[in-house]
Amino acid sequence: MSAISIRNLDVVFGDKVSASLNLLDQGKTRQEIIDLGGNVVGVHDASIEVAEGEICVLMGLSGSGKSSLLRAVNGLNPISRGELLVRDGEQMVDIGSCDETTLRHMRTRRISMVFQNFALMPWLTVLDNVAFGLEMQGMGKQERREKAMEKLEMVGLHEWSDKYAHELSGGMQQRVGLARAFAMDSDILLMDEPFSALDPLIRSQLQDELIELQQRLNKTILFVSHDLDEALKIGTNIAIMESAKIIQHGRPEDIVLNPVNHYVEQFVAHTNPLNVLKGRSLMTQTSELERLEDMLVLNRNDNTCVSTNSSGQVVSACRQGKPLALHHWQEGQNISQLPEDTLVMATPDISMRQAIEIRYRTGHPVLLNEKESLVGILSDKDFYHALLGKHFSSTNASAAI
Ligand SMILES: Nc1ncnc2c1ncn2[C@@H]1O[C@H](COP(=O)(O)OP(=O)(O)OP(=O)(O)O)[C@@H](O)[C@H]1O
Repeated sequence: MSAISIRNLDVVFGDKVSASLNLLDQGKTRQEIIDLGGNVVGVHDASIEVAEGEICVLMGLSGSGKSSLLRAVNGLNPISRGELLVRDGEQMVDIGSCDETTLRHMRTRRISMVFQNFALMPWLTVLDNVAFGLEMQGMGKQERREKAMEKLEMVGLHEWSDKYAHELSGGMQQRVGLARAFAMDSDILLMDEPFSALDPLIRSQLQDELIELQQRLNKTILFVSHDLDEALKIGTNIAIMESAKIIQHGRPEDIVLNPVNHYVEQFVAHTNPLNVLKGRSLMTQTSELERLEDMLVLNRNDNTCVSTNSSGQVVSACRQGKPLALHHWQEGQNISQLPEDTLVMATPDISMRQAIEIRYRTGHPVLLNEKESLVGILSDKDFYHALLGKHFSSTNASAAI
């Protein structure tokens, strides 16, 4: 079920909206519209569904329209054309046409926002900052202080409740921002580059905490970032924006494997996709393996082979004619405790990072089994392709190595 449903949305800033929309319809670019005396187009023809409980990351270069789209969701930006619906219980509220009272209700009860610059009020204590939104909801003092304390505990800052913002580090202030947003109990969180002012280690910790909190509380989160690594880490889906348009929307692995154009490819080329890519997408399929008599060759250099039965199940393995042990690995099993010099079998959904760790530990390719039959292997060639970003073009992948 969608929490946010956006169809053909245009956001135009200024007083010449219909003239600017006409120019857009004539195919003029943003810059041409400005040159012709029109307004700035923040978002053009955006359509996206954000499901309940997902983290959708809006990604793109500076000025691509991410914040313009995000801020339209709680009515901070004009909806010049198109439809923007936000769930309120069983119904969807049309943010563009609802009355002031409904919009206020949506902002205080349904949608919370977390900003990049923390936006804490310096004259209030940490506790009162978290409780502030609850006061706006009309909650009594005792109740809101208890609730604020509970959320501060959730982000590990309950001992700092009496301090003021300037006494906290940037990472702590952003935790307060998160506690404040979660205290509102709204179903939807809008987060505008909330971690980009933080140093990398704190940023990574807060990303982990956000994922954990989201899993626990099942919020719908629309998150703006200009960092694809961050988007790949936290996003259920990623929408990539370029010049006010959403040019690609999909799962992290889809974006990494099939960038739609050079702009997206450039982002992908500068990320570390190992956590996102799955073995299945990069494996050498069983049918592509060389056969030697009735065995499949895994590594020609040291003559490592496996034999399978009629249903494709691996039954034995050998290297240079000597038997090699087989081991089933499952998610959660400690890779550093795997026996060395063993052929490990895993599921095709294994992440490339884990597969590389197994290869490093055992010294052998990783076998991928589905329903007990061998569907492919991950060997050094596949790992190099992942590391070098050769995976998004099968043509250059085979040419490269
Ligand atoms: N309130 C506004 N009034 C006029 N123009 C605006 C307004 N807000 C955004 N814009 C313009 O809309 C375009 C898109 O800006 P937006 O802030 O959405 O981009 P962004 O992708 O979020 O960029 P950044 O990563 O730098 O925050 C820019 O040209 C910007 O100047």
